[in-house]
Amino acid sequence: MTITEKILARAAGLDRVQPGQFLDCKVDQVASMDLQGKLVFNTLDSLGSDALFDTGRVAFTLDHHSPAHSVAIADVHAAIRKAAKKFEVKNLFDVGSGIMHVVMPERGLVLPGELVIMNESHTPTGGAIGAVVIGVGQTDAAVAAALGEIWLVVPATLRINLHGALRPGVTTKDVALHLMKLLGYERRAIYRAIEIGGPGMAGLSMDARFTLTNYCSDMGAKSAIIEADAVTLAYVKDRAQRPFTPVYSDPDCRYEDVLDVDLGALEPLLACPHALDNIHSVASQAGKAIHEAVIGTCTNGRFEDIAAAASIVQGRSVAPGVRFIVVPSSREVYQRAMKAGHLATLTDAGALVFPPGCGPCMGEHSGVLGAGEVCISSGNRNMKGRMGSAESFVYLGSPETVAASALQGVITDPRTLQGASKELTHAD
Ligand SMILES: CC(C)[C@H](C(=O)O)[C@@H](O)C(=O)O
Ligand code: SF4
Repeated sequence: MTITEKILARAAGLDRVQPGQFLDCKVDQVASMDLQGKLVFNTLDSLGSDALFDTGRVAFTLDHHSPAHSVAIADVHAAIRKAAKKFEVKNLFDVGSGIMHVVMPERGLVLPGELVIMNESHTPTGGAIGAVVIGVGQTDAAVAAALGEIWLVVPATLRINLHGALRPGVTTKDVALHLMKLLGYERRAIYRAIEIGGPGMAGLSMDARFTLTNYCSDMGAKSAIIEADAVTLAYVKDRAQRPFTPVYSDPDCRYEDVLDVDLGALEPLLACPHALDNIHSVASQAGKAIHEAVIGTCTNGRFEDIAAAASIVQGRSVAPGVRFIVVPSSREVYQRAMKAGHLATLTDAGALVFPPGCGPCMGEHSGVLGAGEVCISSGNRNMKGRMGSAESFVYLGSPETVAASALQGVITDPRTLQGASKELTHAD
């Protein structure tokens, strides 16, 4: 069996499972957030459920609209706080804590070998820990929160082998964009478990790995997973909230599909308006004027992303007429970036640093785009109107590409910035 099949078999109490099989699984953790969280509590009420299966294993984050930007949202947050108290939720990550997909692994609530259910589409992100982490709607999330169980169909596994090493100025965001181009939006990866590994994985940090798994959801995958190795175990060592057992694919397991990627052959890429799989090289788009540049989101708002942006910005200024918005993805990320001096470097250059959370990713606050405006973001979605006006344009790239573009006021390949080569440390 693959790692995904083994984790699901264990969760279902079976020795063997195979793709297509329906299972009733016991979950190790459930999480929901913001508006969805309120719907989970509403669903619990409508089911007549007045207790969680385990008050320590159902978490909530207030991240999408954080802090509240309207009376309606403030009321939603208040309702969640009240319900969390009633249900004795032990982990309510309130405004300022950060994005669910970043906070849950950081707080040791997603661990190798586990089955975790979360209530947002980018849930596969947590699979970088070596867990099966699956996104569901509020009804499934509510039932899982009440009963500690969920039904699932075992997905077939698509294996991606990474070879070689990234060149300076190229990051796992560029790998994710390359995979998006290969796999296509909602085609080859639909309802697949994407298992990413190979010799190229060893050189990648946890921050870099989370970017890879994050992107798999928008390829249509059910889950994404990276087997735990020394890098993973060092990350979870002082965070784990409970014992865990890492799981690995059997050497003779069956993959439905295998894809090989030569990391050394990749260049900085962009998803261009208005589709996630409209992928082009940054070089081919260079020179297009931008109005806003965003570093943040559950894709690329982690410490190394902010550090990479700061190292590019060092001593330079944001171009006139550009809003450069930086949104650390969690309080831990914010504090590390602050203590390392990166936030000072960025604000000295003219950047705005916002509180941890989703920021302007969904186009509702903290940098909404007007008609005709162009944004380059380190996020993961660029559909028409995603970040504001239906007449605005969103390009998605690596933090390095976003930072270089913010400085130049036009889309810029980070490798072309004067003196950039010694500063492009992200891929090291
Ligand atoms: C609000 C939420 C349901 C949504 C999602 O699940 O994708 C959001 O996080 C997004 O990125 O568009
Ligand atoms: S950062 Fe963006 S993509 Fe991620 S959970 Fe928040 S709104 Fe969704």
